[in-house]
Amino acid sequence: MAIKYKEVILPERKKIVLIAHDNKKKELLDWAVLHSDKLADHELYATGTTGKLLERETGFKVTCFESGPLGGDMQAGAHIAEGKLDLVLFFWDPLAAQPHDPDVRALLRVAVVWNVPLACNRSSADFLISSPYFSCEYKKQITDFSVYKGRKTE
Ligand SMILES: O=C(CO)COP(=O)(O)O
Repeated sequence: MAIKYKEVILPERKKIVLIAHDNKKKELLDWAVLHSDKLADHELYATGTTGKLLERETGFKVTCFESGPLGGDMQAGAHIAEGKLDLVLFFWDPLAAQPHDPDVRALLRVAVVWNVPLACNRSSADFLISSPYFSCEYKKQITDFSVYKGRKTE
């Protein structure tokens, strides 16, 4: 069966979530400070500790979810499923086991399901922030799940 798509508009002013594991926090904070002029045009969200540090370092108002291990990744994932986040910057640590690894994977997975722009390291974040779409409206295609939702289960 052919996959159908539908269009979703990402607005100029985007809802961006920033998340970093402990060993990656400095990298994300340095990046955010470097790009604060561009980030200032958007609405920022973060997991608890990342958000507190971001507010301190940049002076931006950040809407904070719970800390990641306490459910913050799941809150971010739920926001994505509800179409309430437009872009994810998640510097996860490939060299440290996380107690909440299932939550981390669920967040990364749901971002892919909804075709959300997702950067997991600094160079990808550089590519995203230097894209013209970062500060303009962007029409993204998402899979039209109406067929999936309408499937017969018996
Ligand atoms: O653990 C995290 C993401 O998986 C980040 O959580 P904090 O920002 O609360 O440290």
